[in-house]
Amino acid sequence: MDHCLHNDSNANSTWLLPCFQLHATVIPDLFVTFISHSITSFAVIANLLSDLKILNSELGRLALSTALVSDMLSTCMTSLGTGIVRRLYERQKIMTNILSLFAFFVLIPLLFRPAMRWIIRQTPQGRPVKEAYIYSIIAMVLCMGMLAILLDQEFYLGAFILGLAVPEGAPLGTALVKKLELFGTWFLLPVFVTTCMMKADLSLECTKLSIWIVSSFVLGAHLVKMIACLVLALWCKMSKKDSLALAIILNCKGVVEVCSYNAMYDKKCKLQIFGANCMASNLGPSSSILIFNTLRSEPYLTRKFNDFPGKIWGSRIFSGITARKHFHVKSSNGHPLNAISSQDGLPGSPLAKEHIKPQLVEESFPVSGSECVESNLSITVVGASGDLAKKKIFPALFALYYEDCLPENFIVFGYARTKMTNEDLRTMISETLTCRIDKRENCDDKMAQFLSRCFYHSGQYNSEEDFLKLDCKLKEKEGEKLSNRLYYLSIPPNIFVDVVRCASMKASSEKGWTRVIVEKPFGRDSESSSELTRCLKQYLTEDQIFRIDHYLGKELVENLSVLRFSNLVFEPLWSRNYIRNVQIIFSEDFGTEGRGGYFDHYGIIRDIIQNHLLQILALFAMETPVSLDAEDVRNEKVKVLRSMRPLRLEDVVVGQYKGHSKGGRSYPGYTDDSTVPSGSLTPTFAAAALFINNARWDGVPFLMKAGKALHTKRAEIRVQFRHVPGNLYKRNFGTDLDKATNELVLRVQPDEAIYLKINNKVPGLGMRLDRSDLNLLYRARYPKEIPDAYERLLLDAIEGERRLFIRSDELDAAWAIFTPLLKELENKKIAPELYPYGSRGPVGAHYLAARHNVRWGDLGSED
Ligand SMILES: NC(=O)C1=CN([C@@H]2O[C@H](COP(=O)(O)OP(=O)(O)OC[C@H]3O[C@@H](n4cnc5c(N)ncnc54)[C@H](OP(=O)(O)O)[C@@H]3O)[C@@H](O)[C@H]2O)C=CC1
Ligand SMILES: O=C1O[C@H](COP(=O)(O)O)[C@@H](O)[C@H](O)[C@H]1O
Repeated sequence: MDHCLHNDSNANSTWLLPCFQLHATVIPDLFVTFISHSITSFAVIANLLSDLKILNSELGRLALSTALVSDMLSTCMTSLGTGIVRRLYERQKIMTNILSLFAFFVLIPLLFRPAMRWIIRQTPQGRPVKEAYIYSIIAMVLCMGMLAILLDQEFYLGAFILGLAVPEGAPLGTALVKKLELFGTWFLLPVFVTTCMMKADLSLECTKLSIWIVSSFVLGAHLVKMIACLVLALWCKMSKKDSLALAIILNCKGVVEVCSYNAMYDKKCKLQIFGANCMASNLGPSSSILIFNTLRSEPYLTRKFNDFPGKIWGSRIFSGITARKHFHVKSSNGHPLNAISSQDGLPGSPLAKEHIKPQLVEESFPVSGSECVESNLSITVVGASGDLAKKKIFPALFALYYEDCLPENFIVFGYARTKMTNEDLRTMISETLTCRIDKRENCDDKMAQFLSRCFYHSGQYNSEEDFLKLDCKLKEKEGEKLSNRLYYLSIPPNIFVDVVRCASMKASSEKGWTRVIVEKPFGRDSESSSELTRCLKQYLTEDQIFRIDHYLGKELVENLSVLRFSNLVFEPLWSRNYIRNVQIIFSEDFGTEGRGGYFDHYGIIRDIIQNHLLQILALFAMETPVSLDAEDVRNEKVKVLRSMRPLRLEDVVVGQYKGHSKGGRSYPGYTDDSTVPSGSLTPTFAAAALFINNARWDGVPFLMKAGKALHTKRAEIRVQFRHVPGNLYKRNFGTDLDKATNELVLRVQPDEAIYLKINNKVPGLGMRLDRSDLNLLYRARYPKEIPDAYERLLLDAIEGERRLFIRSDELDAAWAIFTPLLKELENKKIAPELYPYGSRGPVGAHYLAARHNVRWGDLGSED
């Protein structure tokens, strides 16, 4: 029997194509193959883009929207088309078909989207969505499947559209994905694919002839689609390479397609070429991933295709990834562990030599704005004349530019009241720009190129008119391109809301995103912080607000989680069972010089402890997050903060530095600063003992110490472990057992290092013990300069990665710990203990530690 014949076919109906031994009933199947391979599947494209990690690139977004529109149209057309062509339906049935399509495409989003939003509103921020809601939605997905079958539509149609109605991200989208992913992807999908392939009787398609015919129909369909995509993209003035990339992506078929073939096979069509279709579908994404990843990672091809696929995503994604390989700093994807390659960036590594061709600077904007999907990034530094902008923000932006981490089309605007020209701004910031020590080449050119993209606009912070003028200037530079706008509020907090109001009303992006980085302090206490959040949220959504704490961008603070969660030797020790106390220490060897006015209003607790040190504590003590996604990490941080008991007066020591003369030089006291009111009681030093009331940390003191005008500049985390029970070598340590306990130190700055103090035997006869450091000194291990915290955070904000920014509920929890104490200190007018400028701080800090059986680790002679 000819295997290519239908098993159940009537032998009389056998119709042989001239010369081809192919059964006539296969012909409609071939058309079905042709049509189904011409259709673009949204789900497949979405998964493919996500695997390629370009979902959020311009190209990714374009491909995704194209796939969505195409998928919807083709679903309608094939549904109606098959009905009409096959004359299976009477007129009434065609009407039912049209109405059911309308119901699916219009009514589901109209009804369910608001319902989903309602569920989100019912969910307190940072809390998970109630299980009852999740299960109701899952039940609804199943109902939709049944409804679709009843209405004679594809069974997945309702569920697919319901999926589109779910608002993306946390809390609902993420929760649903989590619930469904395990069951769907790891159980149902493999079972489904296996059963499908078991149904496929490849022997029916086994003749050479049938294989050739099926393959040419499949290839033909893809060729037509490829040409159509290319022509349309080129017509839209996309570059050739971008058009090609888009066409390859849109041509992918995947496992989801197998659903349709399976449905056709089961229902009516008895597709004889079912197996061939299934296989052709699965080959698409794998080969695309292969092509793209080869192009991205192969050094030769990287040079050859260094702008592949060109301007659309070249700067944002492609060079970003390459830059990531250079010094693996971009943890913005939330998966830094994936990026680890211990040798990346070390001398001799091929990646260290790999460079993306520097982008040429376009002095004049707009750049012949013809590329219809090209986007622009406009960064406006509000408070550009200030200290932080000069010292940190502009240099960080330049460093990102220098490392090719900024999109090709970016501009930087400075905004402040001070009257300045573009040239004045450029002169001002050029004084603080530096090139990386390990990468000096083209430094001057790069600076000149960067400066040519910097502009200035002078205006009042509360003037909508001035922001409207800024908007005009921005538009003039941005041209026709889609523009994303990032505002950095480097200004005193009392004008945050004015600026946000004016910027959001008059100068936010019309088509792209608008994000605002807000500098600390976020209020002075719980009430003012909530009020600030409330006011900001009148103009911005939480997703647009990026509350920055630059300590979260520091290399060692980022490494804290890596150290803990990816080393078996540490995680099991990370609890009250082995850790005796944790110390988080910050000291500066200078006073409030120049910032006394600001500082006096806040004091050291609000300036350093409530934010920088507490953030480190939260990262240190949190439970293992579900994933490295921003919401998962921030959820865990909030839990720790909410488990902490509010600080009491007896848990705190406050100090203030006083004038001091040393070596013929005199150092001013805090109140000698002309911007500080005389007799001020504002603490410039504070030490505190904090406790976390949960199972992991019950009873473990977390000691914090922060001070200005101390003997040294340092920030570190010290973890002191318990004594070894029944230590065999006890007598070799003398009476001071504390000296024999292990201590893990993460030196955040300066001279980043992680070292573990251990006990070892001094070599030689006899048994003398010594203490040594197992030392990871960054400067010795990694010759590359470590990027500044502001670089990482700015890049994250540009990429929309929120993991290192503070969510509003985190902020509330943080203020709840400190507000009662701060009020008590102020109400009772507690006088700070004076300590000399350049000393180790007030002795009260030692008594505080001693009360909790702790000795400050930074004062040991070994350090
Ligand atoms: N400097 C630092 O090291 C750090 C600063 N921060 C925070 O960053 C923000 C900016 O810091 P920094 O640059 O030091 O601040 P500045 O005091 O230098 O202020 C920045 C700019 O804001 C404008 N400005 C200052 N005071 C007022 C006022 N009362 N009313 C209106 N405008 C004013 C000035 O510009 P113009 O007069 O031209 O309009 C000034 O150049 C602050 O919120 C600060 O707390 C956070 C961490 C570290
Ligand atoms: O936020 C602040 O931080 C700086 C210290 O930052 P660092 O990165 O230099 O350690 C501090 O001087 C300032 O008072 C405070 O507002």
